[in-house]
Amino acid sequence: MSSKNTRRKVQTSLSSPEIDIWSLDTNQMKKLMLEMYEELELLQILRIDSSCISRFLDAVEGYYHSNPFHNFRHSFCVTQMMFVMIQELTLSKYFQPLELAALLTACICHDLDHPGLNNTYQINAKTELARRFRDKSPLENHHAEMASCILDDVNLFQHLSLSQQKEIKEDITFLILSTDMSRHNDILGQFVAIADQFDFNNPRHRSICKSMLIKACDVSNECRPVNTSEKWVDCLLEEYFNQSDLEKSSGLPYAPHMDRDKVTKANSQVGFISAILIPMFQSLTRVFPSIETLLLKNLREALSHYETQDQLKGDNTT
Ligand SMILES: Nc1nc2c(ncn2[C@@H]2O[C@H](COP(=O)(O)O)[C@@H](O)[C@H]2O)c(=O)[nH]1
Ligand SMILES: [Zn+2]
Repeated sequence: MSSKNTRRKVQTSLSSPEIDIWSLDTNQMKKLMLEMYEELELLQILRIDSSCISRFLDAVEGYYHSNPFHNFRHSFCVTQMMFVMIQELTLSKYFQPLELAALLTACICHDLDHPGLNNTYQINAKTELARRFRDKSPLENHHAEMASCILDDVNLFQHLSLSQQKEIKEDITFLILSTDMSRHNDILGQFVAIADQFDFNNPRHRSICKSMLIKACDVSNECRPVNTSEKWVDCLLEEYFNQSDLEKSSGLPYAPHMDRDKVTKANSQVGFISAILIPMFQSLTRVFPSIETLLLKNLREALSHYETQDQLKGDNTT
């Protein structure tokens, strides 16, 4: 296929969960991130110049480590899924351009400078990050702080009024902090409590909804076709196993779901999809019914794929 055709194919799939995210190199991912802001007319509306946003994307990319999972491609996937949601759920009908820009920018920045070792490690190993943030979401606080520094450095929102700059920066910090999975039950519970009488005119409802949206995008790999998502599980388990190996050799506690002697791809995904993903995406369908066909369909297929694998494994060992 000619490069022109490939490009057209990528463009048409930018708002689809079916996009082939593994075929993209770093420069293509940055270009597509820029296109998302352009498509939503955010550069024009918020008067962001393209050289400024390119400097922002270069800086962000430079701060992502080459971890197996928490790397720049993960940032791209989370951001692209947010773009899918914005387009397919017509979120611009409900949210202001400033809020859409905060959602996209928070996704891009949400795991900045991630060291590949999670909050539990940071706290148990008494790292500098854990000390600095007194064991409260050390990683997410750090990602948010990094985002704020980069945004100030490149002055991305320089043409907004001071109060708008304050508002968008606070929104980005709030959204990044929402991605701490230790807050999952709390945030999901708040959303479930309001879902059936959801009111877009209520600022609290809007905030909870935005937290849910970024959380959903952050863990949305299994909403993509299985042949795309399966590779992410290998990446995640590689990062988990590296961490638990380090914890074992350092005499620190380690979680069973990260232990190479206990975890398989299938049992990890059956648990995560059924306990976390399906309830979360199902709750979102109460406000956005089209999530059922857009994302839940792939999730259910992934669940049945991993249940079959898990079953076969069980049969082979008995
Ligand atoms: N077992 C699985 N765990 C997953 C998967 N996708 C995400 N996750 C976990 O959630 C957090 C998300 O937060 P992040 O901001 O750190 O990216 C991640 O660290 C994993 O622990 C999955 O498909 N399976
Ligand atoms: Zn993430």
